[in-house]
Amino acid sequence: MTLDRFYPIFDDVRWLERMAPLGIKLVQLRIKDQPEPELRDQIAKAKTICQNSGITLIVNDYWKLAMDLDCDWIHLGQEDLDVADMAAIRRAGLRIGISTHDRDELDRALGHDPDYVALGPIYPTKLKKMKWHQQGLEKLSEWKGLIGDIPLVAIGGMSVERAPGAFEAGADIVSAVTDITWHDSPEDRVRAWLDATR
Ligand SMILES: Cc1ncc(COP(=O)(O)OP(=O)(O)O)c(N)n1
Ligand SMILES: Cc1nc(C(=O)O)sc1CCOP(=O)(O)O
Ligand SMILES: [Mg+2]
Repeated sequence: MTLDRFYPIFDDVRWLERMAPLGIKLVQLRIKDQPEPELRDQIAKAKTICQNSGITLIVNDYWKLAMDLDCDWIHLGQEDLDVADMAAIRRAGLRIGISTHDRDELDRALGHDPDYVALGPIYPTKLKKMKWHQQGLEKLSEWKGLIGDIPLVAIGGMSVERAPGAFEAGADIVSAVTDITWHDSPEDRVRAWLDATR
């Protein structure tokens, strides 16, 4: 299965309700700080929307809920890997994307046979505080050389204008949050992303 080259990330299913009709084909639901019933409700709604629109849904962090709700994909960071039951996740048939930021993290990720590897932040990100300032495009090329055919996701400070450089450097997929959600017209921005990546 080939993942779409445009990978928007939203923090609430209401974003997905708005953006699904525009034609996105891949999305991550990255909800933070919500009680479990709310998480469960949002993931279930996202699953229905994605099924009806032919969108691949990737659930961030909540691997148990993703398993319970029979989702297909999860995204895990290094701290998530510390607590995730990888054997159970694989038994459930879930596909997995893993975040990486340095060589040790990449080696650890590759040990889990990931379905994609994310490298970030490629550019400075305003979304969250991170110990890495910016990795740069050269590191994307280095990562692509190391992971070969495993899809490589570029994340962190990505924009429509920066996407071509990331693809040229070796990314297969480009992911973005604030370039869309903080834009004056998020719908227009998603349309621009779709034009730039199709
Ligand atoms: C595509 C993608 N790449 C990286 C991340 C970050 O995951 P993580 O390090 O676990 O941090 P949180 O997003 O959970 O704060 C991601 N979510 N998606
Ligand atoms: C959630 C996340 N993870 C990152 C990583 O490097 O692992 S960067 C990032 C934030 C992405 O948001 P924006 O597109 O607004 O910069
Ligand atoms: Mg996480």
